[in-house]
Amino acid sequence: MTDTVDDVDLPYDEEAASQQEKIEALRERLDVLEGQNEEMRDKLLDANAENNKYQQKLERLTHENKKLKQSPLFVATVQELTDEGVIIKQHGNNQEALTEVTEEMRTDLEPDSRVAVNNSLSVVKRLDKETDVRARVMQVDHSPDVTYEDIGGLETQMQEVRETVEMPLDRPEMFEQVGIDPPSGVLLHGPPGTGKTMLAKAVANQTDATFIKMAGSELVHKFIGEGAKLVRDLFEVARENEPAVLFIDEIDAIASKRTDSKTSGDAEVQRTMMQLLSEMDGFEERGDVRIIAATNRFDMLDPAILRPGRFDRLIEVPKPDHAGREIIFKIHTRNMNVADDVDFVELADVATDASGADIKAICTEAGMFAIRDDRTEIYMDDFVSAWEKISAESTDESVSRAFA
Ligand SMILES: Nc1ncnc2c1ncn2[C@@H]1O[C@H](COP(=O)(O)OP(=O)(O)OP(=O)(O)O)[C@@H](O)[C@H]1O
Repeated sequence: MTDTVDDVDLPYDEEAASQQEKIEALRERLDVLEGQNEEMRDKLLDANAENNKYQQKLERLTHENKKLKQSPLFVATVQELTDEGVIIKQHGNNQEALTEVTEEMRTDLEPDSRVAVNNSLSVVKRLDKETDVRARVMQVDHSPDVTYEDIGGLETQMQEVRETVEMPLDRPEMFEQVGIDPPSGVLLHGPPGTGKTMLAKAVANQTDATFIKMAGSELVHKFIGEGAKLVRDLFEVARENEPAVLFIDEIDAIASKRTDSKTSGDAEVQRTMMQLLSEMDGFEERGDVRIIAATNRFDMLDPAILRPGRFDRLIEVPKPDHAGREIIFKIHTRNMNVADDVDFVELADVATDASGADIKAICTEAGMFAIRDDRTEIYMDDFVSAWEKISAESTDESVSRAFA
């Protein structure tokens, strides 16, 4: 390009060629150059056209990309980063898929990352660590207000829970001196509304521990694909809040006997349970975290969960007996304006099959009867009517459940 006239290789012999020959030669050279110029111009035009085409394609793709990011995206969790691509599992339908991601995006991903994927399952972006999922399944109570005095008719159960949960938190040296490991987990089992949650809350209160509750059913049914991760998160939250009482309600939802079905939902539950077992087996590192689980379906539990070192204290929390019912009536009427004719022994006689939760409901309902009657004092009749109403409602419920 920097050629000057001096450098140009002339198409004739400077000494020998006549003027005419020089002109001829130059004309020929000019023709060639013009031809080449023409050719170059054509190429330039082609390149320009090509450039325009790519420019348009770029604009279209940018637009599509923008649209893809705007249209609803699906949430998935990264399972594995492989040479062939990234394996993701979609939330909701629980299906796994192999998808490709850009190098740039790949460096940002790791197993368990939550990502947003588009219709064709391409990863569009990584989502922030989701603290609200934790919040939705976990209830963290730094100072639960239930005390042992609020619980009626469960003296032996209370004693056992205190020994297994309270002692290791309060006096760990006792176990060291005696030379035994403290029991790791306590499993409370019994019908609904008998005070299992109350026991766990009261022990957390007594030991100034944080009470962390999670329901097994929510884990596997609400957040499909996240169960195992949530179990890990749960133990992490417990460790962050030591001393803590970790209460896993409805543990049967994640730890029931395996059925033969091999559905993906089943595999998901299985994975969640495996994670729970492995967290429990890592007991040494759990420090000041005690685990209490509860179930209404003891018969359904997978024996793996009951192996020594896991839930090795099984405590039955039954419906209250006569004396228990009487105490529970007294507890729930402590702050009520009860008339002198109210006889708790007789109430305990009447409400034969009531659970603690039923008794609480009877007391509230009795108060409502008084209010409806424009009274501030609650009579024996109010309690009896309340029991009739509540037992009829629960019969209706069980009838409709049986026909559902
Ligand atoms: N033994 C009890 N003494 C006093 N109140 C009780 C007792 N059992 C249950 N209650 C009342 O019933 C309510 C529900 O009890 P709780 O949540 O502890 O039952 P649960 O056994 O955990 O039930 P579920 O299995 O349905 O989770 C309590 O808040 C309390 O008012």
